[in-house]
Amino acid sequence: MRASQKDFEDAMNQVKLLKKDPGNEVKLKLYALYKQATEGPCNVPKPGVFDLVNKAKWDAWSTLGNLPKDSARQNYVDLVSSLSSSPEPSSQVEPRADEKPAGYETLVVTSEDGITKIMFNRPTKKNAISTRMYEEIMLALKAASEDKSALTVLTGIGDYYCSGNDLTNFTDIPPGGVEEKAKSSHILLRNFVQCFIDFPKPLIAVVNGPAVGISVTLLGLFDAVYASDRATFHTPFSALGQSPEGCSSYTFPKIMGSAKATEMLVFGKKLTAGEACAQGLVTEVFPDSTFQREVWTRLKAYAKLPANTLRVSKNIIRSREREKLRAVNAEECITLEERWQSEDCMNAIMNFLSRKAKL
Ligand SMILES: CCCCC/C=C/C(=O)SCCNC(=O)CCNC(=O)[C@H](O)C(C)(C)COP(=O)(O)OP(=O)(O)OC[C@H]1O[C@@H](n2cnc3c(N)ncnc32)[C@H](O)[C@@H]1OP(=O)(O)O
Repeated sequence: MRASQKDFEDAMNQVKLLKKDPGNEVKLKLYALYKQATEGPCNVPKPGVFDLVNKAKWDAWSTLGNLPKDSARQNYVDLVSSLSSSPEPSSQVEPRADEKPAGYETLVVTSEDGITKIMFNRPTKKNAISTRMYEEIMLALKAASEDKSALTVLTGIGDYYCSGNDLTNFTDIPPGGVEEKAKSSHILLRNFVQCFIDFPKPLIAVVNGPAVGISVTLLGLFDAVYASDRATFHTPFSALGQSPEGCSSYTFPKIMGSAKATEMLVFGKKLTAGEACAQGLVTEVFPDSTFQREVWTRLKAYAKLPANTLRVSKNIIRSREREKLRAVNAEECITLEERWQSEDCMNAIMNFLSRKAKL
């Protein structure tokens, strides 16, 4: 039986009572179905490329094409009902007794076999790191640092490991203008990188596909990096009018020597997984066909080692460098705050957005 007008109105009221924010993608879907059910197909003019919120709403509504009003109403009611019956709509994994309920919008976090796995979960955006995702990664790392697991792993859902900073973060300009945005981004970045510098247990990257920007630079702060042979490593900072972060201005020359670090960080040379391994950034490369099986078998074995001892040994290695890394992080963020206000950077962001909008 088709949903009635009353079912539709009840569902609209239920949305207001949801205990958890269902996340932007679901909210856009709800918006689109509501508009389709009440007004029919989208025939209003497309908002401008920099009017990001209204453009996203318009895109979501238009993708419904000629879906009949009563089907849209039914889909809306079904979607709301699935949200109301699911206590953790954004988490794909049942939390175990020793986990705090996560409720992340941009991550999936699991904890089993002594391993806390933090998975980037924006596959349609190649796991680009939105402002919310920076915040959630910091929260997830804090929780992982306090839980009982021996190891913490970061990996990506979908075909990418991570495409770096979400370049649309720069379009959300506050009333204080670009200067205020650059200042707040400086603070966000410094705090974010600090979480990696200070993380107290072995931190492993399972690089399942291409990695870009900050997701590459941070690898210098991990304790081991396992990569699929499909992965690539790219830091196109100069093309973006930006400068190295994630302590890479210090860790990369130390890991691979200054000439190789310059090729990556200054000239933006993209490395294959094999090249990144030869240069010491990656611990080991596996064929993509056996990557997941081989890596998780190995990590499960490592996670059986005594967790406290792993912490102690990691700490003694990191303690030699911690103060230096903090100072490098602070300096890189000061330089970036200035870069973000430069013409080179603004032009690069505009170019990305224009390409995205196919202008
Ligand atoms: C506040 C702290 C700042 C920290 C400083 C950090 C700096 C960095 O990380 S610099 C590196 C920034 N990243 C990039 O420059 C990558 C930009 N993206 C790309 O070049 C490409 O999207 C790609 C090579 C990653 C993938 O290309 P392709 O396979 O052709 O896929 P699409 O381009 O169609 O991507 C699908 C979808 O995802 C969106 N997207 C991908 N990456 C980003 C990103 N970094 N920021 C924002 N959006 C991204 C892309 O725009 C597509 O979106 P739709 O058009 O809406 O489908």
